[in-house]
Amino acid sequence: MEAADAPLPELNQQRIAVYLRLRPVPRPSGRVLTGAEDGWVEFNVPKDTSQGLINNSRESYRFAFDGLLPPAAGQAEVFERVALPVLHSALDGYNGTVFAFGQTGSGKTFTISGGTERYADRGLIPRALSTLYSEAARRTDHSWVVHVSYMEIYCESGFDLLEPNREVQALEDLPKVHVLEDDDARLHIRNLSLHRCDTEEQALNMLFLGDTNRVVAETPLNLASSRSHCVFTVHIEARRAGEAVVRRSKLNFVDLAGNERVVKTGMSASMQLREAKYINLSLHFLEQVIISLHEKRLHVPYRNSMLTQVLRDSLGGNTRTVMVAAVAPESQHIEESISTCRFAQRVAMITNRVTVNEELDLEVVVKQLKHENALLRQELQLLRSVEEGGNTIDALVASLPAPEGSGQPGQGQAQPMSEGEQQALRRRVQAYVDDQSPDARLDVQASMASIHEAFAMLKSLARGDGCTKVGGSLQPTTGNHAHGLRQLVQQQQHQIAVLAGVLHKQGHGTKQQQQQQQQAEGSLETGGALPLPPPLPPHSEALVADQHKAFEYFCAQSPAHDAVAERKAALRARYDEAQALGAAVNASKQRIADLKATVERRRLAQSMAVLLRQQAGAAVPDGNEEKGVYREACGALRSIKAEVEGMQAMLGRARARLQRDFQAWYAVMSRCDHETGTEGAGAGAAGTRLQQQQLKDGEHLAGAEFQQIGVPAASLQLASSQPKQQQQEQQQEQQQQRHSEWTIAAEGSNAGRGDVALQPPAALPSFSSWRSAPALFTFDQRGGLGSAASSEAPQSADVQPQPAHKQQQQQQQQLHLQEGAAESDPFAGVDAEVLAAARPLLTGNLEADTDIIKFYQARQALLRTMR
Ligand SMILES: Nc1ncnc2c1ncn2[C@@H]1O[C@H](COP(=O)(O)OP(=O)(O)OP(=O)(O)O)[C@@H](O)[C@H]1O
Repeated sequence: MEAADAPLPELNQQRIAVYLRLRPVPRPSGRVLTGAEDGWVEFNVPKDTSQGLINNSRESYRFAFDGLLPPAAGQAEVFERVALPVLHSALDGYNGTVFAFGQTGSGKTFTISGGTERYADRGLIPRALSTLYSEAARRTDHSWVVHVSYMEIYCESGFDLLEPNREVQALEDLPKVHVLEDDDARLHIRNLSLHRCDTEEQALNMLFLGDTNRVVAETPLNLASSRSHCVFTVHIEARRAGEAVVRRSKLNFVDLAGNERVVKTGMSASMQLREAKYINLSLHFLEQVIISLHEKRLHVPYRNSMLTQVLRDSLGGNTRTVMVAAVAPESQHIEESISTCRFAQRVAMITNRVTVNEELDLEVVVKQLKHENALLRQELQLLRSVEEGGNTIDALVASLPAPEGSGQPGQGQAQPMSEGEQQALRRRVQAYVDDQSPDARLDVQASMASIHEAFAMLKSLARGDGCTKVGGSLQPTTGNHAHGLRQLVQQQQHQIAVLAGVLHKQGHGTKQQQQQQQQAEGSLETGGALPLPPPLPPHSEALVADQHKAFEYFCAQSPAHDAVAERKAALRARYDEAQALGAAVNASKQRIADLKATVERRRLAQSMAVLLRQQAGAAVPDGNEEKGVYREACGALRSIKAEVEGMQAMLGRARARLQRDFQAWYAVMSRCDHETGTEGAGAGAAGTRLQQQQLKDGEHLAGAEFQQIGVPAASLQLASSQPKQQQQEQQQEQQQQRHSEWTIAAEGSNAGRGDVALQPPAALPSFSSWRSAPALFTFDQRGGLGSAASSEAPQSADVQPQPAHKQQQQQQQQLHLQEGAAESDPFAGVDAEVLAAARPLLTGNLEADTDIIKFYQARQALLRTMR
């Protein structure tokens, strides 16, 4: 069994337990042998032949430990074997120290604080904190207070690492800590802050803060982790409930400096010397202390260094101490490893006297004594009263002095408790019940009345009576029935008033209910309209003791109860009514939902039937008006289409005939001209020549165009005989004229676009001419064909038509000037869909084309409606 796990020996003498931890290294030396189970390590060092073949140097060094932690040992195992027993002792009131000693880089910091890369690498401190708080939570018979402190010792100066309010950039930024010794040789660490941590999280935050400050303060001149010592201390205070004894223990985790790398760092020679001196000195003094303790010398040189002062209790004092000797089992470190093990062997010889740190908390003792004194005084007062007034409780009650501060006379008749006294007592009882402390006392002030009252209150609480705790505070009980019941009735009345108000708002309130409401409101407002509570019957103690019975009695006696019953009945009736109405509404809602579903189903069925009939080729019965209109329109379209086609055929025939006639005429004329010669041509021949010449001048009118236009030759003559400029002017004039021809006939002063009807000119232009006309055809609001005024078109209703003869003249001219002038589309305003459908049928006859457009617009409107 390991020394650390052994029960505390007699007189609590305990040897410092020493563990060897081997750090995992890439190339472990074969010269380092270990016996993990037995806890030994052996270093085999070959003789140095340079000093001669014959020398007495040892080749093998073997050391025994309380336990050996091999490279494979995880942090959890190290904690359980090394620190957990010490922590349990600390919780029991014993001081504890775990310190790591070893060469630089051997794993001291890793053991004490842990690695930073993985959660599993948490070291002894965070694991100890975690266990501490969980253990404290488990040991509920004690109350626990935990403080932490964290200090660093560097070059014989102490620094407080837990400085939350300062920005730390160098070690000097941290508060300096001093170690002092009082006359009783007790150590005091001055200026070291203690931080209360009620949770594990708070404690870990402190550890993190200290570690951060330690790293931040680290400079090339101060590689803190290597050349400074750090002490993290957990101060534990445990107090058993109701006891004045307090146990205070300290648990130290010490990460000592290494001393090997001083010469290897890039610091100045003077600094190296100073550091090496301090570190070596402090470690040297540590060793001196250990040797002194080992040899049981009378004087132990603790005062030689700050480190040994701080560790005084841990080394030979009242502390359960464990040391972890850390070594890196590599060939190049064998010498230092042997040195570490030698140091550990000496430490292992030190015996500490460990006692539990229990002390009386004087503050608590004084408090307890004062309380005891008060109780005794009360008891005395009570006994005196009994002696003076007789032996019966009635006499006692009659003779008891009034409670302090009540202002009542101390002797004479028994006084009932006033409202103020009852409230004061209620508060005390409430505080007593709420106080979690086992030391809590209820002071009833030696009055029988208050004792009775307090007991009644407690009883009610214990029974869980609803009326005793309202809104989290204690309410009056048996000693104050009237008050409690009055409040109860008031509450009910208030509820009734609110409900009656709701019903009234809904228009269902009857006159009687309104009166009731008014009464209730009135009584609430006045707060005193209720009848007084009935008097108590003789021998009322039993009644008073049982609150339920008391309430029944009160109800039976009180007229207020009848009023409550009546209102309850009225309310019940309204509730029933409301319930019935609610049910009716729900039923109606359900019926509507059913009907909707039925209608939906039928519509679906109808749609399906129509679809099926359509698929089967059957005639779909047409029941609605729109469909009729559509059919009619379709018929009309068909007939119009036929008519248009007929007209187009006629037109074609007429054109062909015209062309044929023209050619015949032209041939005759040409022949005549040729046969008769120039002299004898006369006026007719000259005219013909002139015409031909003019035709040549006109150029743009070829024979084929005549066919297309289908106009008489006379007209052609007229058109082509005009000079170009004149033609253009004429075209412009005609265009303007057309605007006025398609005038707007206002149907009233308020005529809007939807009320405008298009009036065609007296004589229709050709198809190409009205293609170029600016008047646009649109579908007006009534579904008729309207005129959408273009930018050029007159928009006011006062535009008057041209005189008829002028119109006619211009129309005739217009007929012959169309093709070259007409470029814009007169259908630009007509719906594209309508135009696309109608365009193949357009004839050039405005009347016919207007009808066609109208039809297609009507058809489109109809289709839209049907969609
Ligand atoms: N048991 C271990 N397992 C894994 N890594 C370890 C172990 N021991 C030490 N190390 C690693 O070795 C390196 C040096 O360890 P550490 O800093 O603890 O040494 P140290 O003895 O505290 O050195 P110093 O005296 O310079 O502070 C660290 O990176 C650490 O993570």
